[in-house]
Amino acid sequence: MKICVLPGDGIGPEITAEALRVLRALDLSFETEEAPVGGAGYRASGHPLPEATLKLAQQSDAILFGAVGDFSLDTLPRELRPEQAILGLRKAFNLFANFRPALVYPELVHASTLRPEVVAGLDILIIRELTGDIYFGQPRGIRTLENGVREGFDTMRYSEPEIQRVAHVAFQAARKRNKRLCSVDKANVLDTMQLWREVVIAVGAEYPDVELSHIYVDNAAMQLLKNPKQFDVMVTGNMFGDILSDEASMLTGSIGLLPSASLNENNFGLYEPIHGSAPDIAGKGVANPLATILSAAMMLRFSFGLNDAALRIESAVKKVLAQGYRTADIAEPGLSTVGTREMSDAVVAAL
Ligand SMILES: NC(=O)c1ccc[n+]([C@@H]2O[C@H](COP(=O)([O-])OP(=O)(O)OC[C@H]3O[C@@H](n4cnc5c(N)ncnc54)[C@H](O)[C@@H]3O)[C@@H](O)[C@H]2O)c1
Ligand SMILES: CC(C)[C@H](C(=O)O)[C@@H](O)C(=O)O
Ligand SMILES: [Mg+2]
Repeated sequence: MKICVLPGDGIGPEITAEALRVLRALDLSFETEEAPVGGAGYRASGHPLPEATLKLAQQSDAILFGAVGDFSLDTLPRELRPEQAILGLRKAFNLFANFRPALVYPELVHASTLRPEVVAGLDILIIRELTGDIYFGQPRGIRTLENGVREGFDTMRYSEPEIQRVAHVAFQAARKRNKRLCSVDKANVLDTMQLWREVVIAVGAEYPDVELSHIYVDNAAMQLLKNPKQFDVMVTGNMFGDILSDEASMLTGSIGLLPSASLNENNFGLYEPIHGSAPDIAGKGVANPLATILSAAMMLRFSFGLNDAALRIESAVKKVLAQGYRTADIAEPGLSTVGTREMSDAVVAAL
């Protein structure tokens, strides 16, 4: 097993180092190699996704990714900004299926901003399409019109096969869970989303055992706060999935808890927390490492078929939460907190 480790920027290096420590505590045999990406890639070799980094990823069996983003590089042209690294990797490996599970741990019910009875026992899975939509649609740009007015424009687009393949992934995931799938779109306004709904319904004919429902994204955002337990598996496009998964993270208590897996048709995967480089807390040793540790567990499960090892990590995380370890983002007011390192130490000890 060769794991390509891409720490990135901000808290990225802090949290990937801890996830690696947890992986090493499992006594598995794997090889890791690290490379710069994002702002670190730009500083090292003038590009957010340096050629050598991409090559290393191509020669590996899976990618463990921290986060990219560096506000001091925001004035660079888009192609050179740190975020292009993660977008470039998703595109280069065709990682169209993004799994973003959101679980409410019993011990963290009170860390949620919602009432305990609204979130207790919540277990939802957002499947976000990751290589299409307004993120990649052409044409795009900033242009000056004849009257001298500048305008920015992006194109939302999805082809039928792109919708079909993510719909299949979502129906299959729903089949393994509670056989309920909710497709989130904006079919009332956008042609792209009208096609989305039509195609999801057509694919659904192959999964008569899965109950399919549809919801507009604005209502979905509201329902996630009103009654999130009505959902089980949700499938949606790239942009809506980005926003709804950040929202869903707060049902669980913190964005520092949510892992993700981004997979292609051959089950090659990139694993990363859903959060970003968190420049406001970078270098302070206070970031919650659990999202990255849980992403490593997803890597063991999806890329290496090591379900037992993945479960061991997930149980260790549950145990440390039950033992009362809290980073600042999930702490209740007035109670003591631990830093990034101590939280990971506790996970390693629990293992
Ligand atoms: N996949 C990625 O690499 C990725 C994802 C999202 C954002 N970004 C980038 O990250 C940079 C910062 O973006 P942002 O501030 O909008 O979002 P962010 O997710 O980095 O941070 C949002 C808030 O959540 C907090 N937070 C995030 N992760 C945390 C953790 N593990 N523990 C505790 N608190 C945590 C941060 O301190 C901040 O207050 C930007 O450059 C953005 O483009 C990258
Ligand atoms: C950094 C950015 C490109 C990325 C996205 O929008 O997909 C991030 O927000 C995420 O959720 O992984
Ligand atoms: Mg996001």
